[in-house]
Amino acid sequence: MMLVTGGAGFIGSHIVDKLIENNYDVIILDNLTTGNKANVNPKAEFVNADIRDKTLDEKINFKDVDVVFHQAAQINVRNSVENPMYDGDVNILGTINILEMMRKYDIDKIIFASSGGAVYGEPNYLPVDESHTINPLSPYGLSKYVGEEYIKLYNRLYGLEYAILRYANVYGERQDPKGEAGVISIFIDRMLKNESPVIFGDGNQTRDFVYVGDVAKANLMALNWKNEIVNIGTEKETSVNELFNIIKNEIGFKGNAIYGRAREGEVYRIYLDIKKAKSLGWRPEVDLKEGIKRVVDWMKNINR
Ligand SMILES: O=c1ccn([C@@H]2O[C@H](COP(=O)(O)OP(=O)(O)O[C@H]3O[C@H](CO)[C@H](O)[C@H](O)[C@H]3O)[C@@H](O)[C@H]2O)c(=O)[nH]1
Repeated sequence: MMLVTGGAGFIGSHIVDKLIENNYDVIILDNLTTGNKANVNPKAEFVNADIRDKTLDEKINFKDVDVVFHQAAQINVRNSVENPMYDGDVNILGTINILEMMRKYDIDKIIFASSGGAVYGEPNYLPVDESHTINPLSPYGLSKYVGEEYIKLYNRLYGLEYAILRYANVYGERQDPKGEAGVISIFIDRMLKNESPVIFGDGNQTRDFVYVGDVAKANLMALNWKNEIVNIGTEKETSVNELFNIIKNEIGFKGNAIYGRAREGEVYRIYLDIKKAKSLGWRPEVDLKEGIKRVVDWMKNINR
């Protein structure tokens, strides 16, 4: 049995779908704060609870769980700067609570969603590989890294097996444009409504945008990765200005972007070295233009 925390969320729900396609039995744990009931695969068992709940084992039969895909988190970099206590509560204490359940019920393995965009901080060199120094610029980057370190500690203390996936900027269908994170879905949503998106800062900041289907695939492959920390990105750098133009062309939007103030706690340039993932057999398959096209089609359909 596979347990996916955050399985009603954006990335988690894609992992659930792929697991079910591959005939695994799945339990979803999600408290629906940012997750959405509509994303819940009907073939999965759904448990509405919080990862910080100390009585989780009264709600989930952990004895049947073999692997935990831990995707539930506070995911917003900018909100973590505004509210570091909440970020730490969910991302650090929530992760410890999941690890404690795993220890108590002797669960073999955790596959953890970490952040390749946020744990390294402003890169010393590009692309950033997994041995780059850790120097987060936000509570979110730090809380993700602390989660990694707890997992490694549980490996040393109790032999818990892990795969830590440091995601680049993940985008795709089901990313909620109403939150503040997920620039691609936010820009598409606005331009489809014929409204100008807001670019924070000068728009020359860059990110590595990786398609959610490719990320879900990496998670399934990680079932065979033993105690590895792996960047999951594309090794391609795209600025927010470039992104605006790609989406503008795809949609045929006639307006311009509005430029707003830069946000604190953000890195300026980043893209990830993915040699390690490739050596483990994974590579991204959907390029940015194709991925954006898919999100545009999806958003047109849900808004109809
Ligand atoms: O309306 C917007 C929203 C975002 N941006 C800019 O677009 C870039 C990307 O912003 P996102 O919110 O899409 O992504 P972040 O890089 O801030 O964070 C995301 O990617 C990270 C990894 O890089 C984390 O893992 C995090 O969980 C995830 O939300 C940033 O420079 C941001 O300033 C805008 O210009 N306008």
